[in-house]
Amino acid sequence: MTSGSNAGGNSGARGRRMAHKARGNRPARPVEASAQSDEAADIGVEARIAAGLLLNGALEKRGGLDEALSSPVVAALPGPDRAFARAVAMAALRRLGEIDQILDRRLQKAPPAPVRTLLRIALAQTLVLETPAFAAVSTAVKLAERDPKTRPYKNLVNAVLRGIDRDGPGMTSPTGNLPDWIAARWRATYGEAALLGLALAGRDEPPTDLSLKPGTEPATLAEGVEGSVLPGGTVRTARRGELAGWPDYQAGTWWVQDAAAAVPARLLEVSAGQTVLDMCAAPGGKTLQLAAAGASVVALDRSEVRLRRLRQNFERIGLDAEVVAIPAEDWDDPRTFDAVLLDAPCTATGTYRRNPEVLRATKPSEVAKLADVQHRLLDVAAERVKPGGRLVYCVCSLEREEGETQIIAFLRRNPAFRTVPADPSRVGAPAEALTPEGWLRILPSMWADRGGVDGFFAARLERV
Ligand SMILES: C[S@@+](CC[C@H](N)C(=O)[O-])C[C@H]1O[C@@H](n2cnc3c(N)ncnc32)[C@H](O)[C@@H]1O
Repeated sequence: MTSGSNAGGNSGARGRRMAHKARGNRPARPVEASAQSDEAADIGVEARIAAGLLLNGALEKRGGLDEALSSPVVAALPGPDRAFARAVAMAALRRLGEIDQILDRRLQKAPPAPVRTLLRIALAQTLVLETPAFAAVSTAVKLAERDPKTRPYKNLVNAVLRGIDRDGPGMTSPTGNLPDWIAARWRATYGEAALLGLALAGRDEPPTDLSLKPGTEPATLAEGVEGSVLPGGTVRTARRGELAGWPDYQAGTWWVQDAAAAVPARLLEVSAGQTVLDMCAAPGGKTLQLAAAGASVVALDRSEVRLRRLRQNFERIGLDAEVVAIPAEDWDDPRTFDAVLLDAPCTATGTYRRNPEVLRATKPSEVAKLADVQHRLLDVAAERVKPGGRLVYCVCSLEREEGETQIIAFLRRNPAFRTVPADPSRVGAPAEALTPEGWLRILPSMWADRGGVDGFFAARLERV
């Protein structure tokens, strides 16, 4: 399907603005001749090199972005330059398909990979981050000059980028931003129209969502961060930058958690004094919700490193939980619980708004591999539920094998359990997320007018 790169919601308006700018609202200027452009370019050359490293790291493998972030070239940059490099790489990842469509129309044959990287980085700046074209082009040409592999292509880089600036980017298809195998899967699962919505949901950096400790007034915090209150009480803001400088950060009255990620713990409906097992707890966003509701929480996770973040979060927020670093299946403890939350390890394909690298990092074979792990953990979770107790299973994946299919198979294996249908309005989920079975299938394209949500599947079960 082909549609304007400008289609859809806020991102569309922004895209239109950028495309218009790129077409040259202002008089054409000799790109390399301006003193101003030279200065801008000098400041940013190292940051742009870092952006290329981050982009390629993310495209290479799972964890590649983190590896590149801690590489000497990136780590040595001053904080603002590192943040800029990251923002450029993220913008390029979010719109990679569209950027390549624009480039491929200009290129008679595929350029060497380092040249394509330069071009991708430059377009991410001009088309997404609104960097003036003269600065982005000038830096790209300087970068091309620095490396013997790209030097022969210096004039090509200049001509391609100036041509796009002069003529505009042209029409692009946002679904091209999704890897082919993901697009094919989501088309088969959710349909063609939904696929476009899913692609549009990933084009721009999402807002930041905050979950609140009970006793904190959402409207007051929303005013402090110039945000709004979503159904369910999550505060949403377009604010960026160091969280430590945000209102009441030190007071520990809120933590960052996507609005959809806050739904599963609400679905568990725990009350003060109840015992709860959070089986895959780190870094602890949902554990905080459960503890904040007054429950007595045991938090398990196999990763000690991730649990360190959970402990830091609990300290800042001033809450308490029993924390055990162990694979849940090895936990040799006789206790059963009023409620169990299984936020299972998954492909995380629903989180591509915030982590665009996830779609590139996930390989098709991982879906089946993780489905096996989820199957096993669900059976372990079931054994921990008291008679009459509740079990919420959730994953931030859009793959049916990790969501609906797991619960269908689990209910067949465990006749002692049944679904307790969710009420989206009680748990702050979009109404259209409710499935005929009473589960929640939250898609990133939902609440598009509010800035979208992460993709989640959640089901509430009860041991009868
Ligand atoms: C989706 S994340 C959990 C996110 C967390 N619930 C939150 O809201 O912040 C999945 C977690 O499962 C953990 N994990 C994976 N296999 C596990 C196992 N067998 N037992 C316990 N934890 C496991 C991972 O270390 C990871 O932290």
